This record gives sequence, C-alpha cells and structure tokens, in this order.
Amino acid sequence: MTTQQPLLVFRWGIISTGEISKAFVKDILLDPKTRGVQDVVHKVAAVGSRNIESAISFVGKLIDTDERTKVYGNYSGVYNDPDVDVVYIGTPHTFHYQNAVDAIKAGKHVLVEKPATTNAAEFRSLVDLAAKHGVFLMEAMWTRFQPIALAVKRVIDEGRIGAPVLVHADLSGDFDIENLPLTHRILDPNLGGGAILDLGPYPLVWAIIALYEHPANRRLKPMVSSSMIKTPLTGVDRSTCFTLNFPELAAQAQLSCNINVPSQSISATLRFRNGNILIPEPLYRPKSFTVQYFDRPSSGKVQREETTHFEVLGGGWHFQADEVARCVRDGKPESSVWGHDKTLLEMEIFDEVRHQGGYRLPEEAI
Ligand SMILES: NC(=O)C1=CN([C@@H]2O[C@H](COP(=O)(O)OP(=O)(O)OC[C@H]3O[C@@H](n4cnc5c(N)ncnc54)[C@H](OP(=O)(O)O)[C@@H]3O)[C@@H](O)[C@H]2O)C=CC1
Ligand SMILES: O=C1OC[C@@H](O)[C@H](O)[C@H]1O
Repeated sequence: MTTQQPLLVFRWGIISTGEISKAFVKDILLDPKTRGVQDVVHKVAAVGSRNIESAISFVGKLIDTDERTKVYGNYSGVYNDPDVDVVYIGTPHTFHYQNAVDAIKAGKHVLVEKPATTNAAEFRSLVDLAAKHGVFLMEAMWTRFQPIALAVKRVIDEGRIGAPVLVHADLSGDFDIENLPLTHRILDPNLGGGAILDLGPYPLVWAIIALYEHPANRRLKPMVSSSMIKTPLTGVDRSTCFTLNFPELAAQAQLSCNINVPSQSISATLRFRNGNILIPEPLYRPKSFTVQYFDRPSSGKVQREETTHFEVLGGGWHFQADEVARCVRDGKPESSVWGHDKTLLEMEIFDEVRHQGGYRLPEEAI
C-alpha cells in the first residue's frame, strides 16, 4: 500500500524577468497533474526585477491575478519576502554567484540557472554557505530531470547494451553573432559570453549520465583536454571542443559547442559495447531516443532498433521544480539526481577548458 503525501504548495520568488524566467514560470504554473505529479503545486509568490515596470508586466502577462504575486523593482525584496520559500535565479551567468549568496543569506532555498556559477571556487563557496544557512541549493540542469533522461539512464543501467565506450555530443546554435549587439549575453565577456558556459552544460550532461554516473566509474573525475576558437568580435569562445577521459571505464567523451552554426539532427551518440543510443536535437530537450542493438558485442552491426517518443506538456523546465520542492519538503540539502558533486565537476571541467583555451573572464567573483 502506498501512503499519499499531503499536497505541498511551494512558493517561488523569481529573480529577473528575462527569457528563461518567463519560460520557467509558464511551466511551473501548468497543472502538475498533467505530468502525473500529485504531491506538489507551484505558486509564484514574488517577482523581482531591476525595473518595477518589467516585474509588473511579467506578472500581468504570465500569472493569474488570483495568485496575488508581489512585485519588486529590485531583487532584495524577493530575498526578504517571508512568503517566498525558494528563489529562482534567471540572471546572466556572471550574476548567479552574488544573487545566490544574497538569497542564501536571507535564508532562502535556491535554484540557480546553468551554469550555476562562472567557476568552481564560486560554487564551492555557495555549497558551504548553503550548508551554514541550512538551505537547499541546486543548479537548474533541467535536462537531467526530463523523463527522457531518466529513461536513457534506465536503459544504460539495465546493462543490455553493455559497457560504455565513447560519447559524442554537440550543442551548437546559430546566434547570428555578426549582427548581435556586442553587449548581448552570448557575446559580452562581462556576462560570461561564449559557447562553453552557455551551451557546454548540455553535451556534458549526457556524458555525465553515460560515463560519470556509470557505477564502474566510481564517481571518479575525468581528465580534460580541449581547444577553443574565439571570435574577434569580443574574444569569447565561438567554438569549443573538449575531450573527457574516464580511465576507470577506458571510455571517452568528445564534446563540443558552438555559437555560430546550427545544431545537428543527431546531437548525441552514446556508444556502448553492444549498441548505441542516439539522441536527436535539441540536445537540451530531445523528444525521443533510439537504442540500436548490435547482432553481437562490438560488431557495430545493428540488428534491431527501438525508438521511444516523449510527449511533454510545457517546455520541460517544471520537472526540476518538482525535484526542488520534494527535496525541500524532505529536508535534503541537495538533489540526488543533480547534486553538488555534478555541478562542481561541471565547473571544474569548464575552468580547465577556459584555462587551456586562454579564456579568463574579466571579473570572477572568486
Ligand atoms: N535552462 C535553459 O533552458 C536556459 C537557461 N538560460 C540561462 O539563464 C540565464 C539568463 O539567460 P536569458 O534569460 O536568456 O537572458 P536574458 O537576457 O533574456 O535575461 C536576463 C535577465 O537578467 C536580468 N539582469 C540583471 N542584470 C543584468 C545585466 N547586467 N544585463 C542583462 N540582464 C541583467 C534582467 O532582468 P531584470 O531586468 O528583470 O532584472 C534580464 O532580463 C543564463 O545564465 C543562461 O545560461 C538561458 C536560456 C535557456
Ligand atoms: O540553456 C540554453 O539553452 C538553449 C540555448 O539557446 C540558450 O542560449 C541556453 O542558455
């Protein structure tokens, strides 16, 4: 017999009113029952923007007036609002650290957009601060919480496709950089511009699922080698390739990201001894995956293919919100699906990639 959890009404404070904050809020306000969630509902208790007009317009467009969402022309109002349980941070990369520090010091749980910080030292310091204040902290690595990622993980764990050998994954996007203002977050080094910090988390998440999380890897960190091509427009990385070596598995990941070419139709191929898993674009929210089984181990000859499709109501950002709510309800300091170790690994890999590529951000908080 299963015991029914009482319904949790989880109250979000939203920091900033840009594109991702809009997408996140639209998703969390969808009826959770449409994705089979019975124990949690999300409410937007407060929205903070640098500009009060923007907060008012955001709430007017996206949130039912019955919700009585409070608006602030700053972020501190949200941090200090007693009706807010958790703060969602949707500002550009280089502000994540300070925004998270402010929220945590106000005693709020935090979900911070990817990349959680601009470097590993900043994230380590957030982990310590969150522990000191007894609050939950997670990077918004939404792809890892989508049903498709959970299903791919099940296929790997079930073991029929054997041991992992090689992961190829790329997330590219044509941002038309020649015609973008140099102050756009994708180009501006002051906002952490370039491919690695913005797009890099997505090829990496599939390598983490297939290789880092593989039980035979024993959570060992990979060795990193990489190269970058920078754009002369602002000096941020236009194209980055990075390779991760997992000696314990004798396996590698070849990952790439680029801000001025379109993505590829098959964006990731996870190669195993007895078969492959193919993941189509967009790599951050694929709608299907295909498992190819070989006729015998290592033959490369596909005997059978199975494609699984996923229908999701909304953009797919709500699954991570459900995880945050449940972790907070259960008193957990971090998620077991996307815990602090994985964000730290991500940040350390990106530090090394930037070091090897000679890309130092103008101002890193730590
Ligand atoms: N998970 C996902 O799918 C996605 C995640 N992201 C992540 O979200 C973050 C924001 O991206 P996105 O929403 O596209 O960015 P936007 O530029 O659309 O929005 C960022 C918001 O941050 C606030 N802000 C505070 N300081 C500044 C500043 N100096 N310059 C510009 N904006 C500032 C502004 O809100 P206000 O004026 O209201 O204070 C602004 O609207 C990035 O870190 C990115 O990696 C982005 C896209 C998709
Ligand atoms: O997270 C993201 O996913 C999609 C990209 O287009 C965007 O720039 C990025 O921030």
